Amino acid sequence: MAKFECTSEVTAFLTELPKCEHHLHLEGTLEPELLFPLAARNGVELPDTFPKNADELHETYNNFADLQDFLNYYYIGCNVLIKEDDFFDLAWEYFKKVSSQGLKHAEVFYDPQSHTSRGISLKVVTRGFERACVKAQEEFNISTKLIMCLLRHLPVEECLEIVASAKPLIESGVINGLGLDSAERPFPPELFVECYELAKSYNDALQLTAHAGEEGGPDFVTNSLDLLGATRIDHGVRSVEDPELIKRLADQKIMLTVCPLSNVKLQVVKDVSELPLQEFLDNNVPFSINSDDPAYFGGYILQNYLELYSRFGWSKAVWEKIAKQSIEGSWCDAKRKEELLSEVAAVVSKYPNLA
Ligand SMILES: Nc1ncnc2[nH]cnc12
Ligand SMILES: [Zn+2]
Repeated sequence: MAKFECTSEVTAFLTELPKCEHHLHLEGTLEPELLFPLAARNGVELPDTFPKNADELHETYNNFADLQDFLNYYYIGCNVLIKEDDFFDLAWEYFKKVSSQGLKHAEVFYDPQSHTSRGISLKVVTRGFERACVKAQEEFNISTKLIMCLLRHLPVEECLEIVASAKPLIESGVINGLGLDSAERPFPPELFVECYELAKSYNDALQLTAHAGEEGGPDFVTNSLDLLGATRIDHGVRSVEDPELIKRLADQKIMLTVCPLSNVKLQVVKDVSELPLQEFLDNNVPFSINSDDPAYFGGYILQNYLELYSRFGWSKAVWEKIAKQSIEGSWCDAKRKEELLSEVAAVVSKYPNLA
């Protein structure tokens, strides 16, 4: 259903356009080609019904019925990650891939409870991911922030425990943000108020976000803002159902971290063209474009940009606006934002003939 052709000039422009990714689950970058070798390396037995090789697994990933169907595979995938080097290797593979896609700044999620529940320490997981982040800065000049997410399908007491055990990592600024993910609908944001308050009490600079408005309605978005103190929202596409909320997001510059390919693969929309992104642009609701779980959804960040171009055919000026708002909505400091904004200006002026 592509309406607009991604010419070589458009592709070059969108590749070079400086990008910030704010909605990327590191565990969601586990490609089948790494999953099977890690399972073998660590002696992890996969369920009998699990696909037997990378090709079969890719095929399975083409047919998710919904978020829960995907999550069932995602959590099985997590089981092959055991050692600090596994976490490092996983994240490093991601940074290597996106370093050639114009990615400049990444605020990445991870799910500590999907590992600590298997006896792997929070320190091992975090250290592996942190090492990859440091290397991404050194080798690719990609700046990063680490965001730990709470699994909302687990009991709140367990979520409080993982927050408490993360205290030193939050205090020291190794963990920069707190998020909330997993099955959305039966687990509304109000259940997690105490978790967010506790985490924030460890470090006032901790940034807060939450998945909302992917499966859940606009009230999930509103309650994440009002009750959890989130300053941005992951997904949030169903905000469009509430005109007052749309006005609030625009007035308060609350960014939505949208994930086009994910929304198609998890049947939130049938096609990328159904996403309310033009409404967001017209109403000045800031959003960034992200890949969510790219190994599962068939594309990394650039593919998401190209997919949107092919459906919406936005002009260079619109892409400039999107690039700028995704920098403004980032949690990096003012100096880094200035650097990134001037990189955007340089790329925009490099393509004078692009409409
Ligand atoms: N898209 C998504 N929604 C909720 N939880 C997730 N965990 C990993 N990806 C997720
Ligand atoms: Zn997500």
